[in-house]
Amino acid sequence: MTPTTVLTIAGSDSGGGAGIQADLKVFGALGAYGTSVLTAVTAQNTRGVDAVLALPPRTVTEQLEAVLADFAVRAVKTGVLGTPAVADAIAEVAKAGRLPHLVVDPVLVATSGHALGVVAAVERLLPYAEVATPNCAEAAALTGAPVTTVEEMVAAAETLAAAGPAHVVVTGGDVDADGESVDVLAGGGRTTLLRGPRVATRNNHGTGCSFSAAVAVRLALGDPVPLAVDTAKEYVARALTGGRDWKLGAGAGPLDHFGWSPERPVPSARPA
Ligand SMILES: Nc1ncnc2c1ncn2[C@@H]1O[C@H](COP(=O)(O)OP(=O)(O)OP(=O)(O)O)[C@@H](O)[C@H]1O
Ligand SMILES: Cc1ncc(CO)c(N)n1
Repeated sequence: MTPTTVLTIAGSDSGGGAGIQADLKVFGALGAYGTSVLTAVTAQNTRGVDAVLALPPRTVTEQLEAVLADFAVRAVKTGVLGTPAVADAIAEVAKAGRLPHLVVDPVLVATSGHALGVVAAVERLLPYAEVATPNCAEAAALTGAPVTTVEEMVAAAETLAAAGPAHVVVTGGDVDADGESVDVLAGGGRTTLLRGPRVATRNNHGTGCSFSAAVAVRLALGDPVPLAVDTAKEYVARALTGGRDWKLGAGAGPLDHFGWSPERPVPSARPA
C-alpha cells in the first residue's frame, strides 16, 4: 500500500495549532501522506501572533520544485502566502497545471487581529483554485461588501465563485446562526448551505486551516467537491468537540486533530 500524497504551501505556526503544523496533522489523521512548502515563519501561540517573517520567493519555489519532482502530489492546499511575489511564483506553477485539486485558503488576518496576508497576493492565486475557503472577514475583504449574516455569506460566495475559483466555501465559524454553524458552498451554478451544530468552545485555533486541509485530502482521495466539503466540515466539528475542554495554552487552544478524546458526540454536517 502506498499512501496518497497531499501538499500544503503555508506558514509555520510555532504553537502548532494552525498553519503547516495543523495541515500535516489533518493529512495524517485523514490518511494522506503530507508534504510541505513553507512560505513564512510566525512566532505565534494560542494568544496571538508576535512576528511574521516571509520567505523569499526563490526559497518557496525551490521547495515546491523539490516536492513536485519526487512525489505524485494528488492535491494541494495553500494558506499564508507571505507576499504577492510568492503568490505570483505559486500561480505560475498552478497555471502550468502542476497543482492538482488546488484548495486556496485566503488567509488574511489571524483571529487575534494580526495581519498574515494581503488581498493582492491572494487574488493572484484564486483563479486557479478548485475550491477557495474564505471565512467571513476574508470574504468581506475580497468582495468589498460586509459578510456577517448567512444571506451575506450566500451573496459573497456567489460573487467570488463568478470571478475565478470553480467553487467557493464561505465558512461561518464567526457567525452564530441560531446555535448552528453554517457554511455556504457556491459553484457550478449551485449554492448549498452546510449546517452543523455549533460547538461551544474557546479552543478554535486553526479551524480554517484544518477545514481547507481536510477538503484537499478528500479531493485527493477522489471525492467530488460537495462531498469533500461536507466531510471536512464534519471532521472539524469532531476535532472541535474533542478538544473542547483542553488546556493547551492560555488563549484559543488547538483542536483534537487525531480524535484522542474518549467522548466525542459526533455532530453531523448535512446539506440543506
Ligand atoms: N464553534 C464551531 N462549531 C462548529 N463548527 C465550527 C465552529 N467554528 C468553526 N467551525 C467550522 O470550522 C470550519 C472553519 O471555519 P472558520 O470560519 O472558523 O474558519 P477560520 O475563521 O478561517 O478559522 P481560523 O482563522 O481560526 O483558522 C467551518 O466548517 C466552520 O463551520
Ligand atoms: C501560520 C498560520 N497560518 C494560518 C493561520 C490562520 O488561522 C494562522 N493563525 N497561522
